[in-house]
Amino acid sequence: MSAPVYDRVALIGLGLIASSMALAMRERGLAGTIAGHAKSAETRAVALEIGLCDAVFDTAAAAVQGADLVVLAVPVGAMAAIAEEIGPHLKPGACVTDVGSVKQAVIGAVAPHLPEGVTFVPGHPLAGTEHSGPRSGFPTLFENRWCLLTPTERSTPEATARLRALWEGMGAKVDEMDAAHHDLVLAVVSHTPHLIAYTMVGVADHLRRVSNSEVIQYSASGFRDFTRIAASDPTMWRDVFLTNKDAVLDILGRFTEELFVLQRAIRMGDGDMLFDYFTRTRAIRRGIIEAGQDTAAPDFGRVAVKPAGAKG
Ligand SMILES: NC(=O)c1ccc[n+]([C@@H]2O[C@H](COP(=O)([O-])OP(=O)(O)OC[C@H]3O[C@@H](n4cnc5c(N)ncnc54)[C@H](O)[C@@H]3O)[C@@H](O)[C@H]2O)c1
Ligand SMILES: O=C(O)C(=O)C[C@]1(C(=O)O)C=C[C@@H](O)C=C1
Repeated sequence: MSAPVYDRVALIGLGLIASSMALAMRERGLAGTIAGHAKSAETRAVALEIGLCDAVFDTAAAAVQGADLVVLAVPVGAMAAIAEEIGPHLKPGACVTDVGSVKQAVIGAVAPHLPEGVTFVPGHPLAGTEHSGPRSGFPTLFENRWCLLTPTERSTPEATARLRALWEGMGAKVDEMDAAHHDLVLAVVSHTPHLIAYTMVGVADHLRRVSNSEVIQYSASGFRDFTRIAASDPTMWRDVFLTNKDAVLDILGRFTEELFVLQRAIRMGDGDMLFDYFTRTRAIRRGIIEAGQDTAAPDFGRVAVKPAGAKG
């Protein structure tokens, strides 16, 4: 058991990420008390029943009263309305953070609503599953996974260090980066891959000559991985694509160009090209495993992409 990092934590949204945080904080003694709010009465009842929170509240404004740390764990598109609601009720000196998958849009949505004297340290744990809701959490979700913090001018070094201690206490490895770079990196390693998985499962669904039962029966493990990813929460992912539009469209453009190159090689029977290409991609996977990163994010320093709009 560690000493609590915060006396009172308020979790707004009680789904996969918040419930995993609640369980991890409880197991490791990182929070004195945990208050919670979710918009559905059923979710609030489950959170109390399974002991995620010490108290649940019908409104976010009530949940944040007296909290030292407020964690916004709702879909990215819901952050602005929540921030507007809680702003006037935050304790002076409190820290607000979030776990949203996109950072620039969340900063733009939340920061304007926070009063003077309240710090804001945006965050994003690179850990999740295709499941959602208060029963889907587990206390080891963040172990040995990255959590990225993207401090803003509303973050103080003390508030950032304290939040880092909380994530490290939950077993995560913490890194800090600029929000725009975060959004570009995540477009490469998470957002565009999800879109490709959604598309591939959609293609299978549309292919009338291959029945749904065949898709289910003969799913090889590669396609099965796609169906797992494509089962992720529709609200969460709609919001990710709408709010990280520029970076996703940049990476998607590069992806389609690359796909045409491979398509042409197949059409032309260019086996050497395909072999060389697959040899390079295999080396990338092996590099990730050798670096001990197979359960976590790639080395961000090696992401060879340029910001949206840059040449090349
Ligand atoms: N699922 C993942 O793999 C993953 C990983 C890292 C970060 N995230 C991010 O974490 C956040 C939460 O994702 P999750 O997977 O825990 O989602 P989830 O669907 O499991 O939970 C979301 C919770 O927010 C509540 N909610 C939704 N709109 C609300 C509103 N307007 N007011 C109050 N409560 C509201 C829901 O009732 C639910 O309790 C998202 O921003 C997501 O981008 C998700
Ligand atoms: O493992 C999964 O199911 C996930 O999709 C988790 C995943 C990811 O892409 O790695 C999804 C979204 C997040 O914002 C962070 C993590």
